[in-house]
Amino acid sequence: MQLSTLSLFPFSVPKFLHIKASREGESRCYFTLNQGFNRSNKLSRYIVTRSQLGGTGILDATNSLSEIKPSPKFRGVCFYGMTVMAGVLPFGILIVAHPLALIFDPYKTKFYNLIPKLWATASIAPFFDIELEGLENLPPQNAPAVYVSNHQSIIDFYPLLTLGRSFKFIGKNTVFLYPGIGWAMYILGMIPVKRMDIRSHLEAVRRCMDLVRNGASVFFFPEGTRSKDGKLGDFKKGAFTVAAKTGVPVIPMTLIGTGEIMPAGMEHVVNSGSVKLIIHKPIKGNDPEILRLLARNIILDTLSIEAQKKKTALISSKPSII
Ligand SMILES: CCCCCCCCCCCCCCCC(=O)OC[C@@H](O)COP(=O)(O)O
Repeated sequence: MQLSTLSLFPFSVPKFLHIKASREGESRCYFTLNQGFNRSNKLSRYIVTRSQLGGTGILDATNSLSEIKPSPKFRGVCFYGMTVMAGVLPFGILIVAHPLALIFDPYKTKFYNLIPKLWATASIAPFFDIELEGLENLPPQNAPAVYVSNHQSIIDFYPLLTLGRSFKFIGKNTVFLYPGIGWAMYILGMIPVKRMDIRSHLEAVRRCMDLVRNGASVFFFPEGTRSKDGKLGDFKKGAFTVAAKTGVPVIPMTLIGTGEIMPAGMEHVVNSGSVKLIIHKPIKGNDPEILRLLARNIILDTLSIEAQKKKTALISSKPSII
């Protein structure tokens, strides 16, 4: 028997290592998740020959090396590498274009609207898919609106940026200090808010109203922080005050899946999975409290419907004995 292909597995253990490799009917080397490696001769613990595996007649035995799944931590490192690399050129363009945007389009900054979209798309494309639902509910590109969504992960803004809308995010003031991304947020005219500082909150609402009245759109995560357990938190009223006082619509959005890909507190991992972004019908009104409750209920209902769908899909995908 030839040792045709040697495999080294520094990250995760592929399924085909769970089987026995044998020669002339003799047990040589096998691995199980529960028992670890068992050796009965000199074969190295990290070496398995594919020619040996191919002849075992077990379904998994012919799995190709392409099925090796990198670990979430490794995917995390690749994700950050990708987003930094993809950001170099867009960041340069932003810096060059900034003075022109300030002169010709200081509020909407539509001038470099495409840049965040391209950057976000390139950053996430190798790692997860996005399913968009309700695109028809998006108001026209140049119609000002207040966008709100649930918040589960620091990667939430990537799917949102792929919509190619020039909304200004309202962000924690410390986020603006992050190299690259924070500076880009500052250049793009996004709005910092200092936690537990009522003056900063009022100033942010004032700035948002100014932007909206000048034709720009703003984006709030009205929970104000990421959900740690996937449950939707209470909504703060700032976003809805802006909409009620300026008369622009609120566009609620539900983000599903980001919390599983990069959970809050686990920013070093990128799990596999997919993201769904649902854009709901605009809601309008002059009572911020009603808008707040309505938007939260829409998102809450959607989260529970989607969770139920996922559960049903999981149950029906399980093999059953007839
Ligand atoms: C490099 C060129 C790229 C140009 C595009 C840059 C656009 C970046 C948009 C980023 C938007 C970020 C919005 C942040 C909102 C925010 O600040 O949410 C707070 C949470 O997360 C953290 O709160 P917590 O869960 O309490 O830690």
